[in-house]
Amino acid sequence: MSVHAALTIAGSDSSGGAGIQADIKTMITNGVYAMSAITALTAQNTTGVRSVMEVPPEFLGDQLDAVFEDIYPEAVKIGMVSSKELIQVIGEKLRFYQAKNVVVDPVMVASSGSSLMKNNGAEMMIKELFPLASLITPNIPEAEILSGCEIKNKQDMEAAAEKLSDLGAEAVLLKGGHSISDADDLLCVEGQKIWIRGRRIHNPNTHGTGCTLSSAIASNLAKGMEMEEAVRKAKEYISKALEAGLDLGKGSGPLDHAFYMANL
Ligand SMILES: Nc1ncnc2c1ncn2[C@@H]1O[C@H](COP(=O)(O)OP(=O)(O)O)[C@@H](O)[C@H]1O
Ligand SMILES: Cc1ncc(COP(=O)(O)OP(=O)(O)O)c(N)n1
Repeated sequence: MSVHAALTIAGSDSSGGAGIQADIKTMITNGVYAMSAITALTAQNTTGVRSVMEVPPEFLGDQLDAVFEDIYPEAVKIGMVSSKELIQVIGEKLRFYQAKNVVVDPVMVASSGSSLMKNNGAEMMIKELFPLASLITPNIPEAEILSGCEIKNKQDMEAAAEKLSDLGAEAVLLKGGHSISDADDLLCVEGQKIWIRGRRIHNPNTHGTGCTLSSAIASNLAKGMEMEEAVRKAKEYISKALEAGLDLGKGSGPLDHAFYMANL
């Protein structure tokens, strides 16, 4: 049996709903072997982020060397990277190891409102990581910052996605979770704009949706899917994990990655 491996480079979420923990759960349930390089520890739960402790950049570099020199990942997902120095190390290492299928989720602010990226991080991310990316997956507030466009409707999403397509990544997925209507995401790939439709699910527990979606896409790319199929399958996964209706914690709770077990 062939085993496909994927790597997540992201922050740890002590409550297990987002970050490294969400990524690993997603990769396992999507059938790939999961590895991690941790950029920061966060003390957070479903109500918010209390504090953040970044790892030293050299140590992030050591983690990446240890992974790439031994089990070469077929896809890499990048999530929370809070400082320019950490972004720089990731850029250097991914170029050195010629990483493939790189999915960059440009995490800036948690849904609870806490900042997860320091000043100028966005500029550095555009310069260092977007040119290495097979896909970037901003949500609407992140896309507004990165494109400079205000997004109020689907036409605005299309205009912003066009601008984001010029920032160096091979493809862009502008996520519609923060829109007021349906949860439709817009994929721009190979000069095409493809709407990935999604019914809005009335579940207030959406902690970690972005992490989960990007990890599911990375898993699908690791398994050899083309970009559109990888995104469509990941969208199905996130919809099922939301529909399962897990309700944990006092705030916006985590998704149910064990939904498929209900039918076993
Ligand atoms: N209430 C919802 N119903 C259905 N899909 C949702 C809902 N909220 C988010 N999503 C989906 O989850 C994924 C992550 O989107 P989003 O919440 O915008 O990202 P982030 O977590 O980075 O803010 C997208 O595919 C989005 O359409
Ligand atoms: C450690 C860590 N990384 C990322 C996030 C943000 O997660 P995201 O999937 O974008 O979802 P929300 O929690 O913002 O809905 C995080 N909170 N912590």
